Amino acid sequence: MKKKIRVVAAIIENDKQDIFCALRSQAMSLPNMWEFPGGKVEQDEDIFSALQREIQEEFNCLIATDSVIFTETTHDYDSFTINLIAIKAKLIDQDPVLTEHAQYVWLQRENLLSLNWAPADIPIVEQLINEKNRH
Ligand SMILES: Nc1nc2c([nH]c(=O)n2[C@H]2C[C@H](O)[C@@H](COP(=O)(O)OP(=O)(O)OP(=O)(O)O)O2)c(=O)[nH]1
Repeated sequence: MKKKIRVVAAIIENDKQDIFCALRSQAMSLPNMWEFPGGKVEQDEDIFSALQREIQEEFNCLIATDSVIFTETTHDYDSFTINLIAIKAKLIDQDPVLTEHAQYVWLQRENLLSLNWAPADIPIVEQLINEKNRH
């Protein structure tokens, strides 16, 4: 059976309703693909603490997370299956600093599909775009 991993990802939105998108570097798995930053949930760790820890490690900044899951998807890659849990968040104070990723951009929802997203993220991107259309 394929390995199953549980990953949390932050949908960070600023005051202009731009969404934070991060580009995985050459050195990372799924290189040169865009993602909502985050990482694997460790054993005995809750998803919200895992997300705060990952953003601190990857961008040197603190986030405040929603207390509910925005959406959750499962995707089959060739070598593993991912359970991807997306949670909305806001930056607290500091600007993000790149420590692992190649780049980041803030994009309006309608421009999100211009990026080359990790395949598991596509349903999340679509849900974000549809969410905006409802208002
Ligand atoms: N963080 C994140 N990972 C994603 C997303 N979409 C997606 O397919 N992935 C994949 C890429 C990786 O294979 C895996 C997450 O692993 P990672 O390498 O970022 O997490 P980590 O920091 O805990 O990993 P590691 O240090 O143990 O290698 O999930 C996403 O939106 N955010």
